[in-house]
Amino acid sequence: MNWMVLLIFTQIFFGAIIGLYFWNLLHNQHVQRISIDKESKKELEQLRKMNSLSLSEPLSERIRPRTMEDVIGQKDGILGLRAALCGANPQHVIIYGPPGIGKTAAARLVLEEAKRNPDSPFKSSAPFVELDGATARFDERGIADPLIGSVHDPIYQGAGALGQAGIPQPKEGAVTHAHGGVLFIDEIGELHPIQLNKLLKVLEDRRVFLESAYYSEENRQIPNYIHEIFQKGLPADFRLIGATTRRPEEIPPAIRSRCLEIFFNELSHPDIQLIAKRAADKLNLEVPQVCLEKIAEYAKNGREAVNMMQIAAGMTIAHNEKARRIGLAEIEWVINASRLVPKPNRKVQAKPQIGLVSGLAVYGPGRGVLLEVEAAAVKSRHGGSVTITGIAEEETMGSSGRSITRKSMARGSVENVLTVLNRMGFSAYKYHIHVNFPGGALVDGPSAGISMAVAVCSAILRRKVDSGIAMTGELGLHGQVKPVGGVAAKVEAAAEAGAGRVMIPRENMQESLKHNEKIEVIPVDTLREVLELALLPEENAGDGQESPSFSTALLDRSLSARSASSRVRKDS
Ligand SMILES: Nc1ncnc2c1ncn2[C@@H]1O[C@H](COP(=O)(O)OP(=O)(O)OP(=O)(O)O)[C@@H](O)[C@H]1O
Repeated sequence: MNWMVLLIFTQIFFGAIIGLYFWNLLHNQHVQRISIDKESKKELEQLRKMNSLSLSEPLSERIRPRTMEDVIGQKDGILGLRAALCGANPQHVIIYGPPGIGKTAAARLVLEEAKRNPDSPFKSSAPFVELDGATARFDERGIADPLIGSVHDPIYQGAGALGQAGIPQPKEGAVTHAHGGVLFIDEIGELHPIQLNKLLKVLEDRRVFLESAYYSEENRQIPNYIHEIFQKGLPADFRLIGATTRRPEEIPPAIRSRCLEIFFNELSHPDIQLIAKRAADKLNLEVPQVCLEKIAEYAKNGREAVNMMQIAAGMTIAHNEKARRIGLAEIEWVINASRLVPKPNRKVQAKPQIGLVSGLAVYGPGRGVLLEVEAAAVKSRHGGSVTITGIAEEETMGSSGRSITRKSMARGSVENVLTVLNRMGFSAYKYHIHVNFPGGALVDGPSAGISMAVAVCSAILRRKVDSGIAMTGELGLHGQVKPVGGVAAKVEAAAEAGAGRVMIPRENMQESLKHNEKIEVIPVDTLREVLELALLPEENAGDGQESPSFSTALLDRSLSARSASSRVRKDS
């Protein structure tokens, strides 16, 4: 009997303990729930409060281009974007150009424009997904990849019910979100090389395949949609628009070869003035032309012009709330307060000079610039020498992850030029020749060939160079002018620098250059033609170490010798 009582007592005791345990568990859960609800209510209230508060829209947003026509100074770039994306067969695109010149603005608008074409495969609901290549850094463990997508493996904390059941969960990335539309990757050149390679695979397959060590085809617990994703991939059929401030050669060739490459120009002074004027109009402020010119002198791009105008407007209103006109004093205050330096605005020389030539170069992603070449020549009884100054011999581009080093070939090009001049009878080897590139830019070398030759000839002959003519072209050992890159940008730069004529290699001549209204484009084949056009007649010569008659005779002799030999070659 006693043992029965003991058994019942033990059962009641353990029953009470288990009951207490579960009661405690439920109680804790209840308390936890209440505190989570309380916390959530507090945070939600805070979030609503924050959402209801907003400052005025930044001016840069207010004047953000709303249509393609609002994008200023990028006629060719816009044309290229439209051709690539607004037709029946849209293509991937990379837009090159310096910061703040409208690349993002144009990219954001082009899809809307494409949708208006009834033949376009983009539906009205086609998404535009934007990703910043500089912040979407590569995660080696693949836990989170905002670009390609990732798999949440069940080992990770918080993997939820599926995770607890040992099921890997695929998470879509930007490539899938952009399915059927456009994926815009700003600063695409900053993506990790592995990300770029993965992106290439997606462009190829138009699907994205995810992997997980936790996935098994045999696992019947895994839902069907996850089986389908692992076996057939996620859809990722989109058109890519990449924008970068890097040069084309810094972007992997594999991605470049799949994209149409479009170049946006640095904005000209009138373009920047127009952007600044629009900004002032948005603020309902008058702005005199002199202020716009000042802004254009300092602002390197559209964004800087808008920012300068915004600060100047703030200053104006701070001084006098009713003021409706921005003055030069405010613009100058912005320039001084922001420690801005004026942009180099290289112009051709006003007067012809001996040994000074307006060459042309390209820097950055396709921006042409005037490149002055200076030469001096002093005759020596004991044999000549060559000195080259002002060149950056080597330039490293890109970040430590992916950098390339370019070496200047200027030194070799000068040797080339001297060989040609010696062959033409200029006896360059008898002179101490000094070639200088003021400004210390990286001079590729070959494309400055004819500029260097003209500068050295001018220095030897003491004949002035026509200051209204700019030139670009590689010089062959036999005096032929060979084609070079970036000619359109160089012609543009020559016109901007105030040159009336520009000489380019005949092989670079294009139909569009023939009809350039701003500058006369002259195609040339030989150094002889170049010298005839660039060196001014004798009466303009300065006082020189060689007598004018000597120099004229020498040039004429060498030119006629060249033409005679070329005639012989042609005849034979
Ligand atoms: N060509 C332009 N036409 C009109 N507005 C421009 C132009 N370029 C820049 N802006 C102004 O500057 C702002 C920034 O331009 P945007 O973001 O398009 O430049 P971006 O070339 O993409 O620069 P980043 O490489 O730094 O992203 C725009 O919102 C606009 O107000």
